[in-house]
Amino acid sequence: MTELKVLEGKKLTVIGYGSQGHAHTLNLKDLGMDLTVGLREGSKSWEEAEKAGVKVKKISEAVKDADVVMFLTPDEAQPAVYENHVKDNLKEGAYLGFAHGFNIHYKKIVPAGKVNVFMVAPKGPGHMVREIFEKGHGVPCLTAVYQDISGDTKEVADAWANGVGRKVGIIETTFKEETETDLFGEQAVLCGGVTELMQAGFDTLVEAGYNPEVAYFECVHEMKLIIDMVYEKGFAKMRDSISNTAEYGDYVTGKKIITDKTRETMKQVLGDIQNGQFAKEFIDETETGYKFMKGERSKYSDSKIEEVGSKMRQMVFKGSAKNHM
Ligand SMILES: NC(=O)C1=CN([C@@H]2O[C@H](COP(=O)(O)OP(=O)(O)OC[C@H]3O[C@@H](n4cnc5c(N)ncnc54)[C@H](OP(=O)(O)O)[C@@H]3O)[C@@H](O)[C@H]2O)C=CC1
Ligand SMILES: CC[C@](O)(C(C)=O)C(=O)O
Ligand SMILES: [Mg+2]
Ligand SMILES: [Mg+2]
Repeated sequence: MTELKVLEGKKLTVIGYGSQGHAHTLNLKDLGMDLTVGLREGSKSWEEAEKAGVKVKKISEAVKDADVVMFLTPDEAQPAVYENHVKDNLKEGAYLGFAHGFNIHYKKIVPAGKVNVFMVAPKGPGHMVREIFEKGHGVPCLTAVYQDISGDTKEVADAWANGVGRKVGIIETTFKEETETDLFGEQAVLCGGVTELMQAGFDTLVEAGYNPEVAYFECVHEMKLIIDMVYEKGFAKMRDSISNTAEYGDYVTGKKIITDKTRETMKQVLGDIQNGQFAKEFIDETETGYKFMKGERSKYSDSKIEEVGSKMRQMVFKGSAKNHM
């Protein structure tokens, strides 16, 4: 893969071996790159990385002498990790990479002037970035350059993206655009929007007295099959495959569910992302020890929809439920 040449002979470090960290590391390793992972000593991910045959060092040691450092700890952990282990160990002219622009865009990390700063943001969850790569395909990536003192930071970002995403496609963006669109997408559509939609559909059917297993298949399980068609062929082909009855109901009812009020709310959500209010609220939440998030997690893990889903997955996957994590 000629596009990877710019990384050859460079010392590559990935900080973190979680969802994105394991995917970037293993995909590039499979392509022959020499990587070191920087982690906290004695952690679970240290053990996992070593088991996968990856070189592991303490973060400060892994950053020292590295030419390219990809920063893949959770966003909220990055400022302290940068301050305590990264900043003073980055060599002059090193390339510091991110998979999301949060800390640079909201100025929670102000990188030293002596380093290059870039982003490679795969447009997919880390476990899928790895699984799709292993099947010989790739996930597209957004790339951006924030600081370019060496004059070739774009080439480094493109090479990293081509490796992690197997050259399926790169779109150039900015830290601002990636940060704001990524936060909006995950909150309003991909995660928050979709799960609330499925939950509301499930609850409506169950409250009306229908069998929860039927409700689950209708409002959750079949979502993947419909979305797979949109993913592979677009809205029109999906609508071509469903019945005319479904297509008519789609046009008529979709707009009753996603109303002008919903679109207005989407604009407000985007506004709070743009003006930094969401970032502030998220950081405040992490400082409480994730009080609200822990409550939500336990509420959902004890919910009817998850209980029924677990049973349905046992049936569909014959006791060997798919588990990416
Ligand atoms: N998750 C995803 O699919 C996507 C994530 N991103 C971005 O990628 C970045 C990484 O996110 P993600 O992969 O979800 O992160 P994870 O939560 O999966 O990262 C976990 C890894 O970070 C380490 N880590 C956690 N806290 C600390 C700390 N305080 N000090 C040192 N190491 C720590 C963990 O080590 P330990 O075992 O020691 O806890 C573990 O190796 C973020 O910027 C995110 O926005 C972008 C696209 C998609
Ligand atoms: C959709 C959530 C995401 O933005 C992602 C997997 O792309 C994330 O932050 O995890
Ligand atoms: Mg994303
Ligand atoms: Mg995101």
